[in-house]
Amino acid sequence: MNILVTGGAGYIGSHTVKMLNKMGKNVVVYDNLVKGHRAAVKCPNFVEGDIFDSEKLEWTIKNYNIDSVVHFAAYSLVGESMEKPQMYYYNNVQGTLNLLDVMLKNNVKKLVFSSTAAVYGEPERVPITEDISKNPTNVYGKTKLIMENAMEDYSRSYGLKYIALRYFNACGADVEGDIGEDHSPETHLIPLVLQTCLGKRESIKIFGDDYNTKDGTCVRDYIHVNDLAEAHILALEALYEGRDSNVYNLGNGNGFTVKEIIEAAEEVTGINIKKEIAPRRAGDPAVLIASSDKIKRELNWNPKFTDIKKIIETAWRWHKNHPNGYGDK
Ligand SMILES: NC(=O)c1ccc[n+]([C@@H]2O[C@H](COP(=O)([O-])OP(=O)(O)OC[C@H]3O[C@@H](n4cnc5c(N)ncnc54)[C@H](O)[C@@H]3O)[C@@H](O)[C@H]2O)c1
Ligand SMILES: O=c1ccn([C@@H]2O[C@H](COP(=O)(O)OP(=O)(O)O[C@H]3O[C@H](CO)[C@@H](O)[C@H](O)[C@H]3O)[C@@H](O)[C@H]2O)c(=O)[nH]1
Repeated sequence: MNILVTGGAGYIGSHTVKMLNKMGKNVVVYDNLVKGHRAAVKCPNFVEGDIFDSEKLEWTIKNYNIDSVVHFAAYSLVGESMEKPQMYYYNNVQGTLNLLDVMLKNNVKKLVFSSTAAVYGEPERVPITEDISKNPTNVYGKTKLIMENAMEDYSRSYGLKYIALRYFNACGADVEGDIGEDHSPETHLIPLVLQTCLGKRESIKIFGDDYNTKDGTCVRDYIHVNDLAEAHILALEALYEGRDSNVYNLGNGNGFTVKEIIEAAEEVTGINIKKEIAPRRAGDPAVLIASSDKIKRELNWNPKFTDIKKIIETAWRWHKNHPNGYGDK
């Protein structure tokens, strides 16, 4: 396996790269560092490049004899995607189409793709299985669904073999403590809550408490980043075994409200967190909970972090020891 990881300097990418490298796989990270961090790359091979730079991509594929790609590089913020749709369609759709062009030109036909729970929109039922209808409520989810559809067509016409992994809410940090979540600006709930515990923020805003949920706040399914990393490795192995293209959800199957996450963080840290009720954030579905039975059954995926407090503990360790993240942004 010679694996190109786009976006491998980012949050989920860096955890996957670290795990692949530990397993002795040949990995090359390709990232423009717009959001990612050089210090997060825990493998010897790094190319600073953009997925729009066809020449550099082609050089990387040839130079490292690449035969598969794990494609994390994208923009991924629900709220931002509603304000800046152009930026999202450009990077996530046009950028990925460019990557696919270069891959096909160089006969690289195995791809693991970062998709998202956001493709479902307001789900017709929970837990969400892969087959329910997809009606994304935000631009970000639409860009990922467009690419899933394109890959399906490319698979049929050009022999592309892909596995799209629809992650629910990624969280936590590697237990060794050397990599973790560092987005700038940070917009994700758990790191914001923990930054509030560290005194880096006054309070945590709860976006809407009038949803039709048990306490009025949005419900999400939080999945540890290393459990996601393991799923990428299983997906790669499946592609190398010659399995067909497929799509899988990745979540824990448990839903937590925003208020429950804040309470869990208070218990883990022992710190009282100041909360404010704020308006709803555009594009947010009320409830997203995964059924991950399909990937458990077909690829033997078995998430290890099933307790939300244990997950938050791993994130807390990272944030306490790295209050300024990687310190490069
Ligand atoms: N974080 C989540 O909860 C979550 C959930 C579902 C899906 N996803 C998807 O997983 C992937 C990774 O998410 P993340 O949270 O690690 O994000 P991230 O922003 O930390 O990582 C993305 C990486 O891609 C790089 N990148 C972006 N555009 C690029 C370009 N044009 N060329 C080269 N590199 C580029 C960035 O510099 C960054 O290092 C994304 O595709 C995202 O849509 C994330
Ligand atoms: O300051 C904050 C930040 C978030 N939230 C809420 O907390 C929940 C989780 O929000 P966030 O951590 O921003 O994640 P999501 O918007 O759910 O999106 C994440 O999870 C999706 C899958 O479910 C992925 O596709 C996205 O890439 C990833 O950013 C949502 O209900 C938010 O409205 C707050 O109330 N206050």
